[in-house]
Amino acid sequence: MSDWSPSSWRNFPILQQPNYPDHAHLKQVESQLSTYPPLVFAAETRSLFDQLGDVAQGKAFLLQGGDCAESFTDFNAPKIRDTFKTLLQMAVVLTFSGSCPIVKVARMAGQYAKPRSDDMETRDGIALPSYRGDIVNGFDFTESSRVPNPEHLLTAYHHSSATLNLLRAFAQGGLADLHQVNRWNMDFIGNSPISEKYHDVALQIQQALEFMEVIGINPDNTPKIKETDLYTSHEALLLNYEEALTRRDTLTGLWYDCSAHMVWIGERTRQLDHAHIEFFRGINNPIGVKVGPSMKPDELIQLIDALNPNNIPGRLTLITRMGADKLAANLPALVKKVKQEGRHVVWISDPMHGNTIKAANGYKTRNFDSILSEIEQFFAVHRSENSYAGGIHLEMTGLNVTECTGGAYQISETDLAQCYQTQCDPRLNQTQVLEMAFRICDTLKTARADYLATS
Ligand SMILES: O=C[C@H](O)[C@H](O)COP(=O)(O)O
Ligand SMILES: C=C(OP(=O)(O)O)C(=O)O
Ligand SMILES: [Mn+2]
Repeated sequence: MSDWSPSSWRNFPILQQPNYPDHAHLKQVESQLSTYPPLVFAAETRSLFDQLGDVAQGKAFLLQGGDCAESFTDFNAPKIRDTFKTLLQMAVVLTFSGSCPIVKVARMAGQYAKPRSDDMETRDGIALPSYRGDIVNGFDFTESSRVPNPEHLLTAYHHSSATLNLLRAFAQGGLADLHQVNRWNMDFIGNSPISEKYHDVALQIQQALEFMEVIGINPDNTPKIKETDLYTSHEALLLNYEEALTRRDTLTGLWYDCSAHMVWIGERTRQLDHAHIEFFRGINNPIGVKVGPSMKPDELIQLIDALNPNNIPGRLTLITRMGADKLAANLPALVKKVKQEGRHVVWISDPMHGNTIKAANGYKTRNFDSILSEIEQFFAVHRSENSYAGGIHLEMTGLNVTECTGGAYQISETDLAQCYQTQCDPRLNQTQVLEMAFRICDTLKTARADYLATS
């Protein structure tokens, strides 16, 4: 790779980085981090790459989800467990409706850095640096908390490591047993106002599991039933952190960013001649890029060629985040162009970031129906372009927060105050996100059947 090194991004313009007052301190932390063990192993990253290759070819579906911003204070086992369980519950429903493997990638164990619309936040006439995620500064609105502090990079590393450790234990240690996961879904439907139709889906899954048991397929002879693969991902925004965790794999000699299995570039930092593209082009992880409504077809091809010059399926995931009201005007031309030019990408929908609004009472929120509408339009566009709708990317939690409006419990703007906990963007709560999985069953089933029939 020409002139690339883990630090070559430093020669390019870069946006959305903190202004650290103490540079010597930052340097010392960076060199300390660069001696720490990697968080993930390159071979695991290659397995995810292969599975995303299957998604690119219409053989699997990607489910990516988790907090907008993980937090150091809200850091405990029940929270990690409940989000893990919710992702698995969704995956079972989607596996059944899509009749295909679901590749599960958590926005967890490293999702700590946030790009912001404004550098400063003003309250009651006092202006302080915006909160940029716990890896940078504190959420409290005080001068000392908002100063970017390099020590947070080390704390983020340790929190990521502990989160990943628990996720691995849950994935391999019995909590992922399919029978159990579907039992949670049956309980969920039993206790919720969502329709009978979803009860039928969960019942059919239960019957399929019972059938497998009768013919002798059980967790003892088929470990796949009680284990799962769950990968981690985050927006690799702070390149000094990512550089410090970028290592040369001893088996292949290739460079991997070992802070997570998959990393992505945000909508605000994907400029072709800027630092993030430079850094990402040299790492060998599967990577993502957010694609918003301002993207033009030619620019998208240039971006794809910069990041995936060898056109390898699974290397690049395009995460579209248009907004329900802008998708129809912007997505079709992009999908058409990528198809025409023969580029292999995974297309997934982030239906959250284009649908953020401010409620009348000041809360940043998103409405369940707008989110669902963006997902449905995403599927419809891919179907009409004979392209594969490969997955969804959600900001969600296993907790029952009140941050997004709507859903079966009809959360209103007034209800948002009851349990609004996010430190950045509003997340679908456990009930809303499971309902979303059930609501897209038919869409996914039809989309996959159509795609397989025509490709
Ligand atoms: O998660 C994404 C961004 O960090 C977030 O949407 C920016 O929000 P802001 O407009 O409140 O800065
Ligand atoms: C910052 C985010 O999104 P985007 O880059 O799409 O705005 C995010 O995923 O939290
Ligand atoms: Mn967000």
